[in-house]
Amino acid sequence: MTGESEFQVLANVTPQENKKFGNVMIIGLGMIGGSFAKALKDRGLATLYGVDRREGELALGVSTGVIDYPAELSQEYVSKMDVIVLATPVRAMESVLADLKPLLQEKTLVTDVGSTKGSVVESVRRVFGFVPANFIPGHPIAGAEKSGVLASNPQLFEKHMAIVTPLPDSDPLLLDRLHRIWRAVGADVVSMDVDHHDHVLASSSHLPHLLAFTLVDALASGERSQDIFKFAAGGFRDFTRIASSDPVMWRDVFMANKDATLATLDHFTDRLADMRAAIEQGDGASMFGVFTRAKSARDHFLRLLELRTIGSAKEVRPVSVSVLPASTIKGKISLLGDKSLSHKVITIAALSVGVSEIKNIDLTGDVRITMQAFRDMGVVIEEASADCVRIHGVGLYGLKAPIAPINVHESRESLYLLLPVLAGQSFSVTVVAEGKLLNQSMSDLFSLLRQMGGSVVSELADCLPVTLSPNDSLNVNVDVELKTGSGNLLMAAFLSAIYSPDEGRVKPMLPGLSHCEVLLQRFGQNMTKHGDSFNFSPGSLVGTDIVLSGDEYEAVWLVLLASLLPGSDLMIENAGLDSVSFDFLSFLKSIGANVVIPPLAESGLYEGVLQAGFAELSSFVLSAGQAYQFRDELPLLCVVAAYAKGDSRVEGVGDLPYYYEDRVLALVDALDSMKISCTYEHGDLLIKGGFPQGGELDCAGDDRLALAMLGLGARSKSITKVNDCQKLLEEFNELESVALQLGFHCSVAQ
Ligand SMILES: NC(=O)c1ccc[n+]([C@@H]2O[C@H](COP(=O)([O-])OP(=O)(O)OC[C@H]3O[C@@H](n4cnc5c(N)ncnc54)[C@H](O)[C@@H]3O)[C@@H](O)[C@H]2O)c1
Ligand SMILES: O=C(O)C(=O)CC1(C(=O)O)C=CC(O)C=C1
Repeated sequence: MTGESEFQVLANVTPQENKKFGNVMIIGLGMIGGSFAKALKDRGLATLYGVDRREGELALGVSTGVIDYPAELSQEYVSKMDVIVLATPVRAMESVLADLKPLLQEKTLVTDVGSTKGSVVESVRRVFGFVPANFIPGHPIAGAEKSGVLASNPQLFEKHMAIVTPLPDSDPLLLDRLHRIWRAVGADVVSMDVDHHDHVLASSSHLPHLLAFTLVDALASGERSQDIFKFAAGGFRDFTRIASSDPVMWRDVFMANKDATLATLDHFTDRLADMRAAIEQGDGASMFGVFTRAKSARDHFLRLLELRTIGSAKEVRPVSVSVLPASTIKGKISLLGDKSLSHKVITIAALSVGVSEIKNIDLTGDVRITMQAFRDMGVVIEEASADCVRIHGVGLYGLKAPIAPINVHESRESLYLLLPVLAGQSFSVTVVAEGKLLNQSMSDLFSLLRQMGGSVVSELADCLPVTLSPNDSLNVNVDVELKTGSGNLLMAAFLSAIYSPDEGRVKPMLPGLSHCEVLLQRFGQNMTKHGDSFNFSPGSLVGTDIVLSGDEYEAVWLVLLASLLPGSDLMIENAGLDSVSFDFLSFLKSIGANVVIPPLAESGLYEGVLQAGFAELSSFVLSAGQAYQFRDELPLLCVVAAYAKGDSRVEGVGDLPYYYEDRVLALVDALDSMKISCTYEHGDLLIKGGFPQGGELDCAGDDRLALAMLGLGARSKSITKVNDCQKLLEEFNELESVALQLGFHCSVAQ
């Protein structure tokens, strides 16, 4: 549509060319009005008319190319406008509206950019007696401490938000035009209710301005003011930049948004009083709590902001990883802790009494969601370094009600850990999610929570968002027999059993010891094994220091590479293997792999150095039971089969949950394209070993598939490129450095 006019060409007032948004009049040609005008004019989207009570501004507007023509509030101009934007200070808008009223046409979209919305709507009502359908309020969330037309910046709105606050009677076509015009100058448009807007902005914008103005004024009029300003450095400058903003505009804002500003000011004053008390009483712990929470909240906010401003382009950029054949891997490494373990240890440490220091923790990606949720509920988490945190646990029942719903975004891991913990607290809380976690039934998890006795209410049957509330019968013992081998559900069941008043019981579906039990025991959880079940007795978790072992799946993948590549000699120094990994590596040994598994430690895990070297592997038959046990490792087993001598067979793939079968099907395609004979019939998989060709493969964004495909290319006849590896690099972000250390030739390209 760019370049075509959506509106009629107007006589007299209209210049030569047609423009997409026709004739636009800005009333109040200052910094915001001027920026908006110039943004449209520079893009050739409209013919711009300016009105201002200061003629000088209009002359400057024309001479600096901000507007095309000066104008006035007369029939001649107003009747021919397609869009009119009110950009004066908010309290001046009422008189402008009164002047406009007799001149206005219904077809003209009238909007404003005022920082408050309730007061503007009230002004419209006072002038017109109602809010006309063509008046739709707006507010760009972008600005500066400058004012006047000379401060116009045509890029001001790019990658910023523009809030529109339509009313029930707003004309939908004009609302659509308002959205388009803001998008055209680079803004992201969001709709909001007027009252909500005023409360949110009172906190995010109005209160900070009030504090900055007041601070500067208080210091300037206080003792030693000369020296205070003389020696003020970055901190003072950063905090007070906005005290240079226009006094008229801000006087109007505070007069117009009185109630919401007072509410947020009262909340802030209470918190400031708490801080004063903490300083007076030398209460370092309270100060430390506020400061760490504030720092993490601001860091989190900056990351979100960065994502808004630069992230979108980066996010969609596909990443591929290529592997050169016939390399070898040699050397000693330590791997960063497992992500899933990192989520779990944060949860357990937060619920423990005392401080825990967790080293070798992976703090990237979704782990931050779990961390933020606990911080929102009062847990102090210090980030001592990029892979070390100190968590000041608050005990099983010590969390504080969060002020807003807990958002787990798209993290299933965070959800399964947080919900049972929240269901054990004495406050109500709502948990929301995003993207793929919405519209998915969570009945397995919700039925666990219901066993705990509180109420579990979701709008859509067993889907998120969900509200958990305690009730009188909260003291219920959890007794659950799991029907799936899901690690997330197992941990959720353990956590819910911990909140049992007398004794909780969980019977996992699979025998063997997992990291969940080991971690809980490390933190002093009172649990005993009876047959295949774990019984949990009441007690407290106790903070402890832990060094997390390296990611198991990455360790097993590296063992596979070493097994496939002649001349390899690999040593992983910080392995910590549970019984499934132990069984898997034992299985590899049984088909000829040259692996030394670390010994069984007191913890129940196989801890220490894991070694592997090259060996020719033989073909194998995997029963349906083994296929279920090794369901996570199946993609790696397909790679083993592709290189093994002879025919391998995996039974019962068709009986696995669909996502495991899907991974195998994706590998069947990959094997096919790499000229390895492979058939999948009646749920069983047959693979004839050989030497795969190289090629271009697609892992469909699945990190485990990506690793398997890179394994497939490790010794293939030519280069193998695996596409869609963004998730892989998120989960295994030290892939390139590990490969470099071990001499494995793989490279990442965007
Ligand atoms: N400054 C910001 O960062 C920012 C950000 C978003 C929204 N806003 C809102 O935008 C509006 C304009 O702010 P600004 O920063 O551009 O201020 P500004 O002082 O730069 O511009 C306001 C202009 O309005 C003119 N004006 C005042 N009364 C008038 C009247 N009765 N008739 C015609 N013109 C009149 C002034 O002469 C001035 O040129 C305000 O409502 C403000 O709340 C400001
Ligand atoms: O960046 C600044 O200087 C601003 O003050 C911009 C700011 C804000 O507080 O964020 C100011 C007022 C608004 O209505 C919208 C944006």
